[in-house]
Amino acid sequence: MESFLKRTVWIHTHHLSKGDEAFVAKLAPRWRGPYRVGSSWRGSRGLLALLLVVTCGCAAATWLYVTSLDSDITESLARQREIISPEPRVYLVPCSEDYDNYKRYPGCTPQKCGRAVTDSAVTREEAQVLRRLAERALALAGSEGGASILDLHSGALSMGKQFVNIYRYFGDQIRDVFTQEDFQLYRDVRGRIQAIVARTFDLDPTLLYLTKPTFFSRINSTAAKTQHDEYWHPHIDKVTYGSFDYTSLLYLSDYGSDFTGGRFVFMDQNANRTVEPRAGRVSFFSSGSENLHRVEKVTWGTRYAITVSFTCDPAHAISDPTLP
Ligand SMILES: O=C(O)CCC(=O)C(=O)O
Ligand SMILES: [Fe+2]
Repeated sequence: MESFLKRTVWIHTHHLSKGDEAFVAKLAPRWRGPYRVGSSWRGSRGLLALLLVVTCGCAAATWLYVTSLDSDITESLARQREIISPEPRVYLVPCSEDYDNYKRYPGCTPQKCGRAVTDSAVTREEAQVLRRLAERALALAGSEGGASILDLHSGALSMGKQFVNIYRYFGDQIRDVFTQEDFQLYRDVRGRIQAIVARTFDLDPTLLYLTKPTFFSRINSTAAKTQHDEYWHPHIDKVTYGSFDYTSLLYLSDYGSDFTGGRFVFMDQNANRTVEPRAGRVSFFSSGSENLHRVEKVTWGTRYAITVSFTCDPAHAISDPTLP
């Protein structure tokens, strides 16, 4: 009895008197049962440990499976934290047949297609100056929904559910918002982007022209009020805008710290390939269906960018904006 008690209920009974021990010994097995931790504990402990190992193993296997599946469908072409410099990171894809439906311009019409990203064409300081310009102009109006635009070429500025012409609407007051230096920077940056697009896709830079729409965008997580606010739909720029042959995007804010969501996504058949916006980052690509894309919905914060578009068709060329 003594040894039985010692083995089974020692923890609970080592303070028991002889009489108590006898009482415990007389307990019906069902009541004694729970006290028999000592003898069955070793067995249950083993079982528990086994269960734990199996559970952890299953969880790890599931996690590995899900992440491997995920990386199959989404991969990053450029993370916000990396600096792609001095050469652009180029990712070539075969050209679609879209360009066959348009007049061909040798030395410009895409023969080499794909995407590229560079952080060395525009500095972060320049991006900040351009972002402030966009902030000032869009503070004058802006869309009721989550996506506003400012087009310095046509003067279009989102206001409520529609657009106004910033130059007409604000007249001379616009000179309090923009300076000659702002416009000079915009032209400089556009020229640098054009040169890098031409170099990357083996084009004659003089045969590539700026086209419309070329505009600033400001996106936040406010719900869309009109179709103009629905920036997230997958699209092909050549189909949407016709004149585009090369699209470039200059980002003016940082994914992850200025906003969340809002990554650019190339929607390839076998994978989604994202570009994470970074202030000063230029992402550019041939505009046909080889580059079907979308922008993820912005979930928090404000995302600023400039869409700078190029055409090979001189009839669709536009000139740089000037301060009236
Ligand atoms: O802002 C972006 O990242 C992309 C915008 C876009 O797809 C477009 O302007 O056509
Ligand atoms: Fe687009």
